[in-house]
Amino acid sequence: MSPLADRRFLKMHGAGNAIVVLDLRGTALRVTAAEARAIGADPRSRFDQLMVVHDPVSPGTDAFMRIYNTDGSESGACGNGTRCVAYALHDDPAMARPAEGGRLTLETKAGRVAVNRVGELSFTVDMGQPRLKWDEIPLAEPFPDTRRIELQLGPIDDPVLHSPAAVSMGNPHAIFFVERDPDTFDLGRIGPLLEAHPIFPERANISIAQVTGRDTIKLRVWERGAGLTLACGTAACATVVAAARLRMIGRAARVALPGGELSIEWRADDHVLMTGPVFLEGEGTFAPEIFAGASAG
Ligand SMILES: N[C@H](CCC[C@H](N)C(=O)O)C(=O)O
Repeated sequence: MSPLADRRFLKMHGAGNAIVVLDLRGTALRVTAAEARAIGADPRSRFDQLMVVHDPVSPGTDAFMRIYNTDGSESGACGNGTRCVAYALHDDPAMARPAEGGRLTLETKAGRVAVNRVGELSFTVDMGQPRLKWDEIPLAEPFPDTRRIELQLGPIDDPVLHSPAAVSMGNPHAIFFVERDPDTFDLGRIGPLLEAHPIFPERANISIAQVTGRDTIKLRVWERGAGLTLACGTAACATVVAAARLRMIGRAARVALPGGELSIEWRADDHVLMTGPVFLEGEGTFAPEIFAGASAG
């Protein structure tokens, strides 16, 4: 029997990105990949990402977060999920920590992010600095210029997609900029081919982006380990950084995703700020039987 049986969770979303929040502070428990997959497979706790809140590891931080995709893989960053955790640590009766002002500092395996509340259901996350070198993304071979790497899909003389930008926000992203509406691409078919391409040793989140104005972008994302999602915060951040590096926009943009809009700014100090909504759908407890085939952590 999994020690997660009967534990409480929050069902939330950030701009449509399905998030489950689980509080394991005060325990030594660690969610296994199989337990994460089991939680995501149950309709009551279906998620794109499972955000597990642990006791802080480093001084000056409020909590440590482990982030799981639907397939059980772990990520170093999740922008939408981070906003949902911040909401829970502010407002959830069982999770809220003593009020110590609005700023929260959360840590993941990729580093620290700071979160400020800007509205009852809106938060700004300082996602930290983008990683732009080929071996930081990471990519499988050296590319001195990651603004456009040699990767294409489709016939050599008429590729469907080509020359993506590569950026890490603590997780790997490839962004294909296109002239026409991103909805006209079959990302459900293209995504898995590119996610697992050997150029990405840790796989990658795959984005198709259309710059629609000096500070507006339309974005569609196939997420590593989760597939097509209604929004991806780190992809929105990576796309604004990539577009700015290519001089397609300034340093800030409103990013339109199927589930909603995120405001991104790549600040002059190299930090990327993401502002967006959160929504609490409800709460529940994990039914013991969902873990029947999962090994415990
Ligand atoms: N699938 C991503 C993690 C979640 C990213 C996304 N949901 C976000 O809001 O940043 C990865 O494995 O890198």
